[in-house]
Amino acid sequence: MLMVAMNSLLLHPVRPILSFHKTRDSALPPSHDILAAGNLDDAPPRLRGNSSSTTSKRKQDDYHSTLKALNSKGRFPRKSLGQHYMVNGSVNEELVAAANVKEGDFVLEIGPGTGSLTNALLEAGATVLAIEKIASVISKSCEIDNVRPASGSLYGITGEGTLQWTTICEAKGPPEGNSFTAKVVANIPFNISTDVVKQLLPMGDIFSEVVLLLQDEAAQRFVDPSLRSSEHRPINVFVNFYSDPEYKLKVPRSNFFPQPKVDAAVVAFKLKQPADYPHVSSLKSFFSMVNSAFNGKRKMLRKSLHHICPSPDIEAALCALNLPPTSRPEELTLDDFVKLHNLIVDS
Ligand SMILES: C[S@@+](CC[C@H](N)C(=O)[O-])C[C@H]1O[C@@H](n2cnc3c(N)ncnc32)[C@H](O)[C@@H]1O
Repeated sequence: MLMVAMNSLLLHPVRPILSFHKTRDSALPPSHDILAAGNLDDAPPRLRGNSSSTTSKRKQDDYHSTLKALNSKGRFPRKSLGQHYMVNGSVNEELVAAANVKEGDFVLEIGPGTGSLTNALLEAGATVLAIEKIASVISKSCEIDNVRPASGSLYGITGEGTLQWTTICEAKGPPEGNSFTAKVVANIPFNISTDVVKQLLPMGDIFSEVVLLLQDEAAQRFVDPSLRSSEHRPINVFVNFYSDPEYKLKVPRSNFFPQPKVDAAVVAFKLKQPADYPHVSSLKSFFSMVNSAFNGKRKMLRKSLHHICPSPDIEAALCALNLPPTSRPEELTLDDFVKLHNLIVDS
């Protein structure tokens, strides 16, 4: 049977934490058992075609099961919560494959919604801890067998608090030796992607991979910032400090219901273990220096960082790194920033 842990949190009672386990004696309802029930006014787009009739049927079923789940709740997707549901099962499979999810893995899913990605994760053999802001959208297609309390230490995945290690421990059970790593796979609302990235990437001691379906433009920005362009920002230094990001594939907007105004993309962030982070004496002072450097967008570093040390010392440090004394922040790589920090802050 599927095991589900549901928690009413102390401060945010509408935020359930669900932990799904697939066991041998019970399979998920096969998607073709779910009847079509699409009478929502806002008709979704046609799914992208595929030559295989089986795949095409499965895609239709993903579309129908999502509509059915929404209809059974009498709910329309809420734009403010980024509720654009995935109606193409192949994309869910791509997300699962990008994280290399296999039997026995423990996966955190943010925003399970109607549960189509949750089902794909379970089919791959994972145990899933699913955090959903709106309990009422969760699909009935996932059988609820057991209700288990969790601690009240999780206030929310974004904005409102911090995802606590203890919460994941409680859901996952005790560590097995040193291999206590989990993965994150999620189709998150586009408007919380930066918050989610900022919160999860420094958790390399917990998560080995974070695979997210993001707005395409944000995905490209996270993964491929061109030096010397206005796209190079502190978030790129942050992403590369904590992870090796990879842009996996573009997901056209037609694969969602309702259709968003923009395309999406799958990004896999392979998290670095803390021991592999670039060496800086203080994370706080490093990221504070990076933020200051970018604060004066067009300013040269010798000006924007002169509150840290005198301009001539910054010029000397840049020269020692074979960089022009007139360097601007968008011209420095992560490695340059680390070396600059260590020269001007630590010496
Ligand atoms: C883009 S939909 C994806 C739903 C489903 N995973 C899918 O692929 O069809 C995002 C989901 O995240 C939920 N959500 C929005 N804000 C959230 C938050 N701060 N924490 C957790 N879930 C959130 C929404 O209610 C919605 O179910």
